[in-house]
Amino acid sequence: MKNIRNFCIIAHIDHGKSTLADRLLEFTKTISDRDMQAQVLDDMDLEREKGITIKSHAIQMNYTAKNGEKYTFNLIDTPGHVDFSYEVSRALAACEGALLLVDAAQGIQAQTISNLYLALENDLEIIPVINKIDMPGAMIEEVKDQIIELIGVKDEDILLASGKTGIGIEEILESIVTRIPAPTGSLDTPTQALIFDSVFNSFRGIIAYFRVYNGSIKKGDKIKFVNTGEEYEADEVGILKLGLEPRKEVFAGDVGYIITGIKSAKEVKVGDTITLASRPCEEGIKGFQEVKPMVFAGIFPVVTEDFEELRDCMDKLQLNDASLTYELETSQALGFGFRCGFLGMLHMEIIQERLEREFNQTVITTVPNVGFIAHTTNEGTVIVNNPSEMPDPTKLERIEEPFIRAQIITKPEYIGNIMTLCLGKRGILLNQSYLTTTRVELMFELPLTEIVFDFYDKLKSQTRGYASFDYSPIGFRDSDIVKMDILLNGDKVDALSALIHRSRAQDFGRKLCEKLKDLLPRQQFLIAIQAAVGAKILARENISAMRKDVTAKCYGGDISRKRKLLEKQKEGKKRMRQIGNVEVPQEAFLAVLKLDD
Ligand SMILES: Nc1nc2c(ncn2[C@@H]2O[C@H](COP(=O)(O)OP(=O)(O)OP(=O)(O)O)[C@@H](O)[C@H]2O)c(=O)[nH]1
Repeated sequence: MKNIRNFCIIAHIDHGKSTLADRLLEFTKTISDRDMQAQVLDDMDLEREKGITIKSHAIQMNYTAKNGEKYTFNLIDTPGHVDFSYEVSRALAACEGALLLVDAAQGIQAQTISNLYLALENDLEIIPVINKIDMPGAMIEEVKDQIIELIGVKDEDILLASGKTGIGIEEILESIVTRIPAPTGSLDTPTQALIFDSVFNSFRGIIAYFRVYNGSIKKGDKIKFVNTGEEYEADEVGILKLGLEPRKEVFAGDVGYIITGIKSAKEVKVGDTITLASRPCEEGIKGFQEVKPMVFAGIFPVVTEDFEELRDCMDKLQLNDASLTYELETSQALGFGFRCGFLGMLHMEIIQERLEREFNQTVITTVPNVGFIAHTTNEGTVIVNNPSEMPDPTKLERIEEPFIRAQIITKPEYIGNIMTLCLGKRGILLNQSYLTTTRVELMFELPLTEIVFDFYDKLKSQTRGYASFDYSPIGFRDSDIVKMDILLNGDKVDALSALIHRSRAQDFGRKLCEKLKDLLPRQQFLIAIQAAVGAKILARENISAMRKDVTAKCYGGDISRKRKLLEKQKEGKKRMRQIGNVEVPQEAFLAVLKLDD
């Protein structure tokens, strides 16, 4: 155990984590040049395209240090986005140390700090590394000052590196040996292994990744999950190299995997503890949480007949993504579909894309909302994850909405814009502090629902991209939330309803009607778009009637152009839904996300 080092790399998004990880793998010859594929650790297509690490993975390296001893390193990769911060925290709990990577040109950003806090909570030894020092814009001294101020390390403890050119890689490996402690734990104590991630394999079922704290797990052992209480047999255990490497037994200090024949990700909870059924540990490793969805939206097939197929795909998708929840939803406008719960907006986007790419589904996603808690006079407490579940206002005692603590790091010149943005979103400023003369940290309390709608885009445009943002939930508070309905020619379109704070309803309704006016195609009759809370109409727009003939512009001449146009129109139809007699395109369902100020 004394020659094992378990560590992870924490960084703000795009600060070069995957590139640096590749260099470490290359240097330790964990992968041959021939196998060297850019960013081995990001093995999902989507991850590569979106350029972000979604799921954490682990890989073992062997390193012979300058002191002549051989070491086993387990590098645990962590996701970089706030939606997945619980997974980050569990991955960190499996380590003794962390490389804190900071981009030399960008300096410390919001996730640098939030990940650092998570690492400190888990008592990790932090090795600060300034990365990308090859960049022309590298501000090494300034970033050093930021780091010293943030964690109180000495100048000489900060390493300089470039994942691109390979500078500093050996020094990092040596520091892992000398600065990160070896795992503690004992072989004689009852087995405790922390599950920090799981993946779904269509042949083998769920593969759970764990870190053994005490005891050991052998192939064939009867194991037990402490928090769910379920028992299974260990069909296979092993360690993680470039692929899975089976072993007869894995021991305290090791990072490994287990296959038990479980077919659904739901049964294996990240954060749970594995022990032996024959000699169970007294309690699980602390920090276990049930992950709760934060954002809800409906997903409907574009063609109603495709519902059963969509159900099949949702089932399959959930097998490998336990954080996705869904239940049946019926909408008057869209028919049968699913009310889905996501960890955040990015997670929602990922699920929608996976449905389309991996499962070949064309779906309509409806207005996302957060979950509210309603206290009623007749039904007690009701969870409202869907505008249709909003109790009748006459039965509503009070309603609570979720709040977050937001941390924004920016340049001083953008403080004004950010204040205007956050206060306009019902935010409360908690604190403002200068990290350095050119970098300021703002803390706000904000309603989560205001973040769901277009907050990131606004923040980006208000700061020209010079702001980083992170948040954590802080619980529910009383609030005046109302349901706003959209009517098309007098008919309520349930799939366009939104839950919103009363003070914002008027303005929101007006903008939404304007936006819908742009998005709905003209038809051969007048379309009235109205926004209403209860019986009260807040806004109205009209789309005047038009005879629609897309080929009219072609002057009867060019036939191929005409065909192209018709085909284009057909394409456009793909994501349209007929509601009453009005055609509504997909963009209209998500119009609330793109309202201008
Ligand atoms: N010049 C320079 N560019 C680098 C270096 N390391 C990474 N990059 C570039 O920075 C970008 C982000 O690098 P990644 O390694 O994907 O960043 P990451 O931190 O893994 O990103 P996430 O997984 O999304 O958190 C890529 O375009 C890299 O080519 C470096 O040392 N020098």
